[in-house]
Amino acid sequence: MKTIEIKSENIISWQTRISNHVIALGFFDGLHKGHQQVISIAKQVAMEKNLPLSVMSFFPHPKSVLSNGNVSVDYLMPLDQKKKQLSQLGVDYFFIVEFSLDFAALSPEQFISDYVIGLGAQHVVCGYDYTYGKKGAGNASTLLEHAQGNLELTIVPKVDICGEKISSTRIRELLSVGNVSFISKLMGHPYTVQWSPYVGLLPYYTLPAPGLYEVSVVGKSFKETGIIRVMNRNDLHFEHMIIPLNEQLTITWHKEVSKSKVKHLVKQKVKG
Ligand SMILES: Cc1cc2nc3c(=O)[nH]c(=O)nc-3n(C[C@H](O)[C@H](O)[C@H](O)COP(=O)(O)O)c2cc1C
Ligand SMILES: Nc1ncnc2c1ncn2[C@@H]1O[C@H](COP(=O)(O)OP(=O)(O)OP(=O)(O)O)[C@@H](O)[C@H]1O
Repeated sequence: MKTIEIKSENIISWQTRISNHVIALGFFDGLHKGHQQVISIAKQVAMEKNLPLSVMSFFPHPKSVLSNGNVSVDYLMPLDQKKKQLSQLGVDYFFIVEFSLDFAALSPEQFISDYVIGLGAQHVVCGYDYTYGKKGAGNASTLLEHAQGNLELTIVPKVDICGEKISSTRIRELLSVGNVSFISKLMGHPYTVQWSPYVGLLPYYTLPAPGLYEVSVVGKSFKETGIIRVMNRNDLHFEHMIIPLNEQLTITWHKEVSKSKVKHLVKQKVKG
C-alpha cells in the first residue's frame, strides 16, 4: 500500500499522478465493523472494475481542529496502526489529507472536484451517514449532484448491533465506562493499545476507565495473559505479572473483571 500525504500546498502535484481508482471516504478511527464493511464493499467494487482501491482519511480529527484544540479527541488508533490494517484489507493507496481550518472551509462541491475527482477517483464508496465540506453540508445523497456526472457511487447501509449504529463515538463511550468486552463485538476483535514501560501509553490510543481487566500482553520475547489495573487516563499497573522493561508491548483488552474474579485467577496461576 502506498501512503500519500496531501496538503493544500502539494495537492496540485498529485492531481495528475493517479487515475481511475475506487475510493472509500471517511475518518475511519478504530476500523470497526462498520468501517470494515465500507472497505470490503469498496474492495469488491474495485475488483469487479479491475481498478485499484484507495481510502481517503484526514488528520488530525476534524473535532480537534474545528475547536482550535479545545476539544481533545480520544483517538482509538494512531496513523501507523491504521495504515497496517488498511494494507491488510487490500487497500492500494491511502490518502491522508491534512485537516486544517482552510481545508474545513472548502465547499462540498470544491472538495469533490479538487480532492476526489481531482485525485483521480472514478467511483466513491461511503456509508449512509457520510458528510463532507464546510459545516459537513455535503452528504451521501448530494454526492452525485456535486460530482456533475464524473463519479459513480455506492452507499453502504447502516451496520448495527441491536439496532444501534456501530461507531467510533460508541467505542469511545464504551472505553470511558470500561466495557471492553462489548467493544470486541463492535470491532470484530478485542481493542488493543501499545504500551512502553518507559514512555507509558503510546500516543493516539485510549485506555479504558479505571478498573481491573483481563488482558493479554505481548512483546518481542514475552507473551502472558493476566490482569491489569488501570489507574487513570495515562497509567496502569500489571497485577502479578513481571513484564520486560525494554520491550514495547501490545495490550489486548479482553474483559472487565470483578475483585473476586481476580483472587480466583491469581489462585489458579499460583497452582498452575
Ligand atoms: C472539505 C471538508 C470540510 C469539512 N468541514 C467541516 C466543518 O466545517 N465542520 C464539521 O463539523 N465537519 C467538517 N468536515 C468533516 C466532515 O463533516 C466529516 O466529519 C468528515 O468528512 C469525516 O466523515 P465521517 O465522519 O462521515 O467519516 C469537513 C470535511 C471535509 C472533507
Ligand atoms: N456502522 C456503520 N455502518 C455503515 N457505514 C458506516 C458505519 N460507521 C461508519 N460508516 C461509514 O464509514 C466511513 C467512515 O466513518 P467515520 O469515520 O465517520 O466513522 P464513525 O464510526 O461514524 O465515526 P464517528 O462516531 O466519529 O462519527 C463513512 O463513510 C461512514 O459513513
